[in-house]
Amino acid sequence: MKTIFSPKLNNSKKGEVTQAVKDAIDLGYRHIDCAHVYGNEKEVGDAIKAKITEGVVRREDLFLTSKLWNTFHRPDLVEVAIKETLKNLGVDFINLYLMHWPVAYKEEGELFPLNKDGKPIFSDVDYVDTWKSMEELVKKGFTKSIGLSNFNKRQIERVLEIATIKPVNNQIECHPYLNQTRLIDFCKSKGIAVTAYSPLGSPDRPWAKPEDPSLMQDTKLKELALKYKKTPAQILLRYQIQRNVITIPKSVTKSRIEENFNIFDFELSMEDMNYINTFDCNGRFCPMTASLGHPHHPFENDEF
Ligand SMILES: NC(=O)C1=CN([C@@H]2O[C@H](COP(=O)(O)OP(=O)(O)OC[C@H]3O[C@@H](n4cnc5c(N)ncnc54)[C@H](OP(=O)(O)O)[C@@H]3O)[C@@H](O)[C@H]2O)C=CC1
Ligand SMILES: O=C1CO[C@H](CO)[C@@H](O)[C@@H]1O
Repeated sequence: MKTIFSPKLNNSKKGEVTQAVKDAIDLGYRHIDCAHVYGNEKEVGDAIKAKITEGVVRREDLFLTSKLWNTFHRPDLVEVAIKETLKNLGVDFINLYLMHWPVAYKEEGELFPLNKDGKPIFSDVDYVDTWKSMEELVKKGFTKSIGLSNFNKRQIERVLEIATIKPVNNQIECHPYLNQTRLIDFCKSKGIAVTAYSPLGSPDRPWAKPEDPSLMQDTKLKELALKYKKTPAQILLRYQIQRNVITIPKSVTKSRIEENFNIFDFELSMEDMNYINTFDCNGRFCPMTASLGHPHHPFENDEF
């Protein structure tokens, strides 16, 4: 499952994201996962504003997450970054702010500063220094809590060593091909909740190759879907919920947004949960290959 780095992240059409967030809120979703780098926080904010104005939800009903991008790791840029996110989302505070990756890129300018070989230009800011600055955001009320994303065990330990405000969450790629059992167990032992991203295997990732395996087309998974009279997507999401892992499926299709919410009326047996755990093949759909060589690359030198 080889991959390439692609700055083309927001592949939704104009207006699609606003509509999807409106549909999701109408259907009962309350947790919205955002990031500055997705380039659509304004569109998400428009949907939130509309639904609050309509009286469908209040701000306090929503759990808004966003993420500090790699070009804003320098301590003096952290507050600049969250203020931009708050402005785009149209809110005074968010509930959770994550450091998107442990790797820092050259500050300011392009979100993907590239050298002449098309490789990201790294910065030597250490994520522990960034973390100290993120703690200030909690003290100033810009975010209720702070956390990590794409951090490995050793990197989490380094943050815990210096933290006065502990990370509450680590958002990581997680699905049956990469079930992350060891990292989840470690996070749980430290009181850190885990969020599973790309829970459906991220079929619309811009760097997908035709020869890559498709998680939702997996024969064993499809058999389970038939057995439970559910869809493969619903089995994948239910799997995470039952192991106490938060999950954030992406869809801009109303019928799928609804389908992905309808997972609270059935239960996978313990035997089937264990069976799904056997699908693991260290299959990473989001390996950040182009940042290989960065001293803080999370997947290059550590097993988990
Ligand atoms: N912290 C990080 O570094 C990362 C975080 N994330 C977060 O995780 C979220 C989800 O991950 P993502 O990589 O998008 O991948 P997902 O695994 O959520 O897959 C999304 C894809 O699955 C399709 N899909 C959704 N529901 C269904 C369904 N019921 N049946 C069939 N197809 C379906 C969507 O299509 P369509 O939209 O056309 O309906 C889209 O193509 C992201 O939106 C982002 O918030 C993702 C990657 C990295
Ligand atoms: O959330 C994300 C979506 O994909 C990007 C490309 O690798 C990632 O950088 C990012 O973590």
